[in-house]
Amino acid sequence: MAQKAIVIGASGYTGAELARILTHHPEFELAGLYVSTNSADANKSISTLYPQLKTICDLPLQPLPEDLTEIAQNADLAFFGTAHEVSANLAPVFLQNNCKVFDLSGAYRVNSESFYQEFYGFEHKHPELLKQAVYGLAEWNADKIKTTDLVAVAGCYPTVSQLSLKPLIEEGLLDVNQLPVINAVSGVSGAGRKASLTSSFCEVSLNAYGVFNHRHQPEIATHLGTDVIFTPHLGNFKRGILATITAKLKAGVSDEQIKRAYAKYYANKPLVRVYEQGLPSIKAVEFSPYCDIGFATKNNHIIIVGAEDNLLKGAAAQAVQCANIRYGYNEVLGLI
Ligand SMILES: NC(=O)C1=CN([C@@H]2O[C@H](COP(=O)(O)OP(=O)(O)OC[C@H]3O[C@@H](n4cnc5c(N)ncnc54)[C@H](OP(=O)(O)O)[C@@H]3O)[C@@H](O)[C@H]2O)C=CC1
Ligand SMILES: CC(=O)N[C@@H](CCC(=O)OP(=O)(O)O)C(=O)O
Repeated sequence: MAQKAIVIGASGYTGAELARILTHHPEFELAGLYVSTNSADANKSISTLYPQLKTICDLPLQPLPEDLTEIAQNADLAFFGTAHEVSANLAPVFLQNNCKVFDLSGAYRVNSESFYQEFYGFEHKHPELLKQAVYGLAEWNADKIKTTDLVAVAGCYPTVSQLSLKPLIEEGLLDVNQLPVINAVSGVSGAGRKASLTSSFCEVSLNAYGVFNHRHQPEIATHLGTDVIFTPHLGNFKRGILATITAKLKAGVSDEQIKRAYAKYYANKPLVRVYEQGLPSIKAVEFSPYCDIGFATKNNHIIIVGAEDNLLKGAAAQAVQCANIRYGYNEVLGLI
């Protein structure tokens, strides 16, 4: 029997991607779409907001009631495409009612109470769940994902950054005395659907932001186990992230060793495509669940270029990939 999946925050960009993926998923049945209690979109069909879903998914966006018990009891798994603090407060009632949680926000990604005050600006009300949450970087944490009921899906920039760097760090190929430098450009959908001045059409250009203080720097450094310099940029396109990462190699490391390192970790990982030649672009990954990686070396330095669709491998597709892993399905089920 199909597992009943619901999406909370379904009117948002990642929520709509989840609705689309789950509609086609052969094992998960999309059993409900939810928005906030007083949402301006309450009771509208999702396809009135996203016409590309017309006839594919026309389910209504139901406002959440105050008591979530019944919704939690009737679902096997819930995806949260909600803001960090909203997700932090939603998780307990779902877990208490035996509903598995796949949270796309940052609410459970780092096991440290003070981290949330410092980088997210709110006090975490459920620190006990931080210990229980598993970081949903699917290619690296499958064993732990298989046994948890709370997956904190990795962030968009952290996913492409870590997938690019981790094999080289694990194999000891980098000279970590020189911090890896990650420069990444994101499309505007990374900021979510809600209108804001910085994401409005006439304001968007190409600019760095969050310099030395973006919350994804500590997320990347924590899970990578090494410090990094991370600078995000906002570009004038809708979706996709391109990360250009510069790092120093240990003396004598060859291209062959680097290729072997990537092959060791990703040869059997269908959603990470490592290029034999050339470098990826956003064009190669937009609207797809892949993270593409290419590299070039010179004078003991490596430049790695990683690309993903922020709404898919950086969010909704990786969330479903984690759910597939949790239920023991092929990790790409419903994704490619
Ligand atoms: N956009 C991206 O590229 C990525 C986003 N993420 C994370 O995923 C989460 C969702 O992002 P995104 O889809 O961009 O966000 P959006 O702003 O596009 O959507 C947010 C959704 O949450 C709903 N919502 C707001 N308040 C509540 C509430 N109290 N209870 C239930 N639903 C609520 C909104 O609907 P309404 O206000 O009408 O209720 C809307 O459906 C965020 O935590 C984000 O950080 C992660 C990786 C990538
Ligand atoms: C372009 C843009 O604004 N991007 C967002 C990151 C995307 C996101 O939602 O962050 P998580 O992956 O942590 O959930 C930002 O910089 O805050």
